[in-house]
Amino acid sequence: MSETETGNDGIKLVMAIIRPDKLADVKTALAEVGAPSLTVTNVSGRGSQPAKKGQWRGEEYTVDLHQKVKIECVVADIPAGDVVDAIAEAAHTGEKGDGKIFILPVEGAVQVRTGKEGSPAV
Ligand SMILES: Nc1ncnc2c1ncn2[C@@H]1O[C@H](COP(=O)(O)OP(=O)(O)O)[C@@H](O)[C@H]1O
Repeated sequence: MSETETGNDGIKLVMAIIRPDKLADVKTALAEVGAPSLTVTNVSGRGSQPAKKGQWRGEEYTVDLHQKVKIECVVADIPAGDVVDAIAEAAHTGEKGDGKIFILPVEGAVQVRTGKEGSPAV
């Protein structure tokens, strides 16, 4: 992904919603592009992936929220586009439900241990 598409400079938050079983591959891909630091949250979400139908004691039920993993990766020293490409490739199956990647500007970052401001230390 080019810098024109991700915004040219500054600190970026790359937030991705992916399939839980793709997390290991995505972590490896992020480390390979030089962005090993991340936050991972278990979430549920809805998009184009069809709802699951089931039965419980003779009653039909529908689950339209699917288990997903949210990855948050703040970067400044490497292009956000490289991070996006790494996630998109590692998380891809081609089926509905693969997920989404969002790129947001970040106004600042502070490292708690040192008090250092600016670029997020990796
Ligand atoms: N517009 C959106 N805003 C926030 N999260 C979204 C949005 N679209 C999709 N998602 C998240 O991404 C997950 C996968 O999206 P989905 O549309 O099912 O996959 P695909 O894009 O592969 O068809 C959803 O379950 C949801 O968690």
